[in-house]
Amino acid sequence: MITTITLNVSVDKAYHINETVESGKVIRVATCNMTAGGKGLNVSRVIKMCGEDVLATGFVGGHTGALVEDLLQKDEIKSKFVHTKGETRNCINILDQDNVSTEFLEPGAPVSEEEKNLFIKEFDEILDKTNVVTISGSSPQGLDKDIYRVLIDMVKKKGKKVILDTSGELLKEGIKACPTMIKPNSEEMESLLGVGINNREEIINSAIKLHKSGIEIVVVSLGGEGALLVSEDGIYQGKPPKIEAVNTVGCGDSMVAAFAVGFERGYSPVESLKYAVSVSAANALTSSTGSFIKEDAYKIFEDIKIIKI
Ligand SMILES: Nc1ncnc2c1ncn2[C@@H]1O[C@H](COP(=O)(O)OP(=O)(O)OP(=O)(O)O)[C@@H](O)[C@H]1O
Ligand SMILES: O=P(O)(O)OC[C@@]1(O)O[C@H](CO)[C@@H](O)[C@@H]1O
Repeated sequence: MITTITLNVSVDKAYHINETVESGKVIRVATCNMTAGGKGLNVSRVIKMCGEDVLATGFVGGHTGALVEDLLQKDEIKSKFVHTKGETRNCINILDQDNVSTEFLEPGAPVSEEEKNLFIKEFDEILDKTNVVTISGSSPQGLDKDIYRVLIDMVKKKGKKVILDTSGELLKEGIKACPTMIKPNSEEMESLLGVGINNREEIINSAIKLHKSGIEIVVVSLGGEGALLVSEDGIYQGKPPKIEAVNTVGCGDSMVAAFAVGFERGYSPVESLKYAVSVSAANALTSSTGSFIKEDAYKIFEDIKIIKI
């Protein structure tokens, strides 16, 4: 089983509008898609769509939290959340007439010390039934910046695999525990290493540096250019064919989901790269966040170029 951790759950609303976003204007929404969000719940949905068993964990609270549990149940995704006194947040993604995305991300309601300790206790028990863990996104107020380091240490002590996909201080602290895999984009890697990254060579060198620091697999996501993978098997780029992207929100999460599925199925890093590029590119073809159509992924898979560097 794959377990996903989403400490900062949200109800995501994708607003489709037939104009451009301008401040000071009243904008009527044409259609609205509502999904269980926070990066880790997008990961959970995509893992389920790939056909693997998944358990979603983290914190939920109040009416919005209950709605998230409901949305997951409708998608037949198992969950075991710690219930908080604070209300779960909302995140809004406005997609304009040209599919340009503008996101508003609310902060998460505070998590108390008691709620955190309960999560750690329950997670320790869940780990015994889990092969792969994904940790994604921001953290709510009330948790220390080393929370992911603590969780990764727990996973690694039990000999399981763990993917960390976050940014800023959480990523800086988290990599001290050497997760099995990280998936920064180029900006996240710049902030992590404190260097400017301006070209392909600098992306490759930065990824190699992170791999050498003890992270088994470093995947750098490159948007429409696919992703770069550094592991002990070598350095590879997975390049998707050119597609007409509709909504790229959740592409990074889809990539993490597909790598978790690859770990669960025992794929090699390069096999996982090809699979993950096809699933994440297929996500860009659907308007719903963290979702893909299998036929799209199959078609894209056939046209992916794997380039050895
Ligand atoms: N326009 C696109 N065309 C084809 N594939 C895409 C496109 N955008 C994203 N992808 C696929 O999705 C993956 C992740 O996208 P991206 O690089 O935007 O991730 P990210 O910046 O980490 O995203 P996020 O903010 O969702 O975490 C890419 O590596 C690629 O495989
Ligand atoms: O606050 P987090 O969890 O870091 O990010 C939340 C979020 O922006 O990430 C997802 C896209 O990756 C969206 O579905 C969601 O709204």
